[in-house]
Amino acid sequence: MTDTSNISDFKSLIMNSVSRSLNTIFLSKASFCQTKQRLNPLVLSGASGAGKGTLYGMLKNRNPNLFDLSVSCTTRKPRVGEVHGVHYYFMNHEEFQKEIDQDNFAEHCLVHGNFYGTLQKQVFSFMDKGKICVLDIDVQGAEKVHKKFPSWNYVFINVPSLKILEQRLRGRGTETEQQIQTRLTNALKEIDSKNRLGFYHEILNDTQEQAYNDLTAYLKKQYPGVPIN
Ligand SMILES: Nc1ncnc2c1ncn2[C@@H]1O[C@H](COP(=O)(O)OP(=O)(O)OP(=O)(O)O)[C@@H](O)[C@H]1O
Repeated sequence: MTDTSNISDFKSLIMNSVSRSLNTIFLSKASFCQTKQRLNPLVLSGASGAGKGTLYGMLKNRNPNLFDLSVSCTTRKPRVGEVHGVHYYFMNHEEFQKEIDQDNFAEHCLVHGNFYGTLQKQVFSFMDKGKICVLDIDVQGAEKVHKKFPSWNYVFINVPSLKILEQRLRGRGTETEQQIQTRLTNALKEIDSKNRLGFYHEILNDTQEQAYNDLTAYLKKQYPGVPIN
């Protein structure tokens, strides 16, 4: 009798201690998850040369642990110096098609025979880490993303004039004359589409510091309680 009762005491001691340990694990996991706030991604659009990369660079420099740029997938071949996972995720057509079939892209498009797209799981993995994922995509791409995720934040970087855009493109020195002309024509289309869609918050990139201040003022409203420098 005494033996059996000792065994049962021992069993309940073990069970209580296991249950306490499990509670501690679950509770600490729950409080850990609560501290990781999921922040909506930021979609940046604007004409080529409007300053998206410049403003993202400033955000990243001043808030290195908060912002991260989403890396797109593409079926085009890597150019010299391009690194898989840094510049793009390079895929073959079959791999890309499989992701399309499984509805895994936030947006994707076909340009000159090559696919480009943003994988949802990549964006979600940044969100799980408490980061603001930045998508640098054109207005057509943003329109598709907006259909799926209307609560994300959409910012259009605009320029004071086409003349200034042209000066900036020329100053950057990365485009041929033909490419500059194509970008200027496309800029008008981007601005037209942005006006038609109406879901963008617009930032005028006149001087860099003023544009940065306007952008962060908007972001502070969209992400209350998140320190943004
Ligand atoms: N406020 C500004 N005043 C003057 N020059 C600027 C300003 N903002 C950006 N620039 C310059 O304009 C050029 C284009 O900017 P940037 O490369 O950031 O454009 P982008 O929108 O990222 O273009 P793309 O879509 O082609 O990558 C760069 O040389 C950049 O240094």
